[in-house]
Amino acid sequence: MKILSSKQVRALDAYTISNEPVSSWQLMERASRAFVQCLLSKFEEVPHFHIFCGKGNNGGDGLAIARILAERGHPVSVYVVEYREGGTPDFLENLVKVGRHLKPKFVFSEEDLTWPEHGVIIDALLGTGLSKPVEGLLAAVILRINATRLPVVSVDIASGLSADRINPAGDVIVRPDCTVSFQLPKLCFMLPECAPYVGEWQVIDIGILEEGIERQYSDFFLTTRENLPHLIKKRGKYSHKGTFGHALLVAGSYGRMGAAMLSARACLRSGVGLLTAYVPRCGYQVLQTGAPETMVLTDPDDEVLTSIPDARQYSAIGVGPGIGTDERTYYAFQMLLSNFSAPMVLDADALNLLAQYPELMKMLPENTILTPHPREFQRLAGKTANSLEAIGVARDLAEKYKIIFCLKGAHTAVVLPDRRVYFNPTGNPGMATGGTGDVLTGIIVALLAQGYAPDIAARLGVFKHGEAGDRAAAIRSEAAVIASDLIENLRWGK
Ligand SMILES: NC(=O)C1=CN([C@@H]2O[C@H](COP(=O)(O)OP(=O)(O)OC[C@H]3O[C@@H](n4cnc5c(N)ncnc54)[C@H](O)[C@@H]3O)[C@@H](O)[C@H]2O)[C@@H](O)CC1
Ligand SMILES: Nc1ncnc2c1ncn2[C@@H]1O[C@H](COP(=O)(O)OP(=O)(O)O)[C@@H](O)[C@H]1O
Ligand SMILES: [K+]
Repeated sequence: MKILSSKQVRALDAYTISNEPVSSWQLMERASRAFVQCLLSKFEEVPHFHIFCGKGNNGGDGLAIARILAERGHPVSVYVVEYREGGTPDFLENLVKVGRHLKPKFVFSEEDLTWPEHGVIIDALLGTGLSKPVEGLLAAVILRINATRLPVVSVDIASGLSADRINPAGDVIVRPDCTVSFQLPKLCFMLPECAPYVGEWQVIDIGILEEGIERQYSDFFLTTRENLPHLIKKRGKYSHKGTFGHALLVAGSYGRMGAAMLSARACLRSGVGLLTAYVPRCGYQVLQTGAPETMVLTDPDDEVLTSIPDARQYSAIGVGPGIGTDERTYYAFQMLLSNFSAPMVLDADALNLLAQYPELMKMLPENTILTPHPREFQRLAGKTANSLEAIGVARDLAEKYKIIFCLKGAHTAVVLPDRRVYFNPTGNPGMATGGTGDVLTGIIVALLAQGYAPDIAARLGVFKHGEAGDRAAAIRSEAAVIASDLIENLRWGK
C-alpha cells in the first residue's frame, strides 16, 4: 500500500472527483459514513459523542459525522470552533445540513466551552490541510481536549499533526487514543516521535479510485497482509532438503550462545533445508542439545570466533548474533567478507564491527541485509535528529553500497537500494525483549537460503516475525512474550 503526501492526497481527491465522477461533497459523505461505521464498531454501548469541528474539510467531515450519528439516533453534541471567518464550501454545506438535526455550539472564545464529563471526543478540527503551527483559540481547544480523561478519536489525522514530517517540539497537537484515517496511511503514523499524536490507527476505505493511486509516485509503502501471502513459495511434492538451501549461521560467544540458539531455531522453523552453525567451541554442546537439527562446526577458540569455515558451499549466511567485537573476530569477519559474494544477513555485533571498521562497508556483497536497531544504526551511520532523518541516511547508504536495511522498531522500515522504503505493520511492544532480533536474523537467513530475492526475504521476514510476535502476545499477553515464543508461533501457510 502506498504512503502518499498530503499534497498527493489532495491530487488524488481531485482525480476521484473528476473521474468517477463524484462531487466533493459526496466524497466527504462517503468518508464520513465509513468513519461512523468504524467508530460504532469500537463501542459495545454507544456513548455520547462530542464532535469538535474546524472550518476546513476536516471540520466538514466532523459535521457530516455528527449528522449521520444523529440520524441513527445516537446522542451527539457539535462544537464549531470559530478560529477564522467562512469555511470551505463542503464545510458550509454540511453546516446547513447539520443545522436541520442538531444545533451546533459556536465557540468564539475559551469561555464558550462547557466541557463534557462523559462520552467520547471526536477531533475534527484540522486535517491534512495543516499549513502552520496551531495558535490562539484552536490551540486552547486542543489543550483542553488533551487535558480531558475522555477517549479521543481523531478524524483522518490528529489536529495539528503534520502528515509528512515530524512537527517541531512545542507544537500544539491533539493526543488521540485512536486515529481513523481515510484510504491510505500517513507517513507520520510510521514514526516513533509521532506515536503520542496517533494512538492506535486504522485506515478505512472511502472508495478513492485505484487508478488515481497508481498515478501517484511514491517511495514509501506499507507492507500489507494482502500483498504478501502470495510471495510464500509452495513446497513441491517431490522437493527434498537440498531444494531449500543450506544456511550458515556465524553466531555466539561465551555467555551469549543463546543468541546463536535463537537464530538457529528460528532459521529451522522458517523452512530452510539444512542449517550449519559456526560457533566457538563452548557452543558445541549447547547447540547439539538445544537445536539438534543443526549441524555444528566449531572455531578453534573456546570463547570467541577467530576464523571462518569455507563459506562457498552455503546458499546464505547470517553473521552477528552474540559474536562480540573481539579483534580476532573482526579479522574472521573480514576474511568472510572477502570469501563470500552472495547476499548475507548482518546483525548485532556484525553491525558493531562495521561501525568500528567502516572500511568493511565496501566489501559487503550486493543486496546484503543489515538489521540494526536504532542504537546500532546510530553507531553505523552517526547521530541523526530524528527517525525520519535516520531513514533518509539509510536510503543514501542503501543506494551507495547497494545494500538493504531493516531499521528495526515498532514499524520496522525495510530500505532498498533503489531508495524504496517499506514499513511493516505487524508486531507489538511484547517483542521489546532480548533475543527477538536474533530470531529475525534466523528467519531472513532461511528465506535467503531458500532462494527468495533479498528484498522479498527482508520484507517477508520482518512481516512474519511481527506476525509471530502478535500470535505470541495474543496467547500469552505482551509482557509475557519471550523471544522463543516467536519461534514457536511462526507459520508459513497461506
Ligand atoms: N480523500 C480524502 O482523504 C478526503 C479528505 N477529506 C478531509 O479533508 C481534510 C483536508 O481538508 P482541508 O484541505 O480543508 O484541510 P483542513 O480541514 O485541515 O483545514 C485546512 C484549513 O485550515 C487552515 N489552516 C491550516 N492550518 C491551520 C492552523 N494551524 N491554524 C489555523 N488555520 C489553519 C488552512 O488555511 C485551510 O483553510 C482531510 O484531512 C479529511 O478530513 C474528506 O472530506 C473527503 C476525502
Ligand atoms: N514496540 C515494538 N513494536 C513492535 N516490534 C518491536 C517493538 N520493539 C521491538 N520490536 C521488534 O523486536 C525486535 C528487537 O530486536 P533487537 O533490538 O535487535 O533485539 P535483540 O538484540 O535483543 O535480539 C525487532 O525486530 C523490533 O522490530
Ligand atoms: K482531525
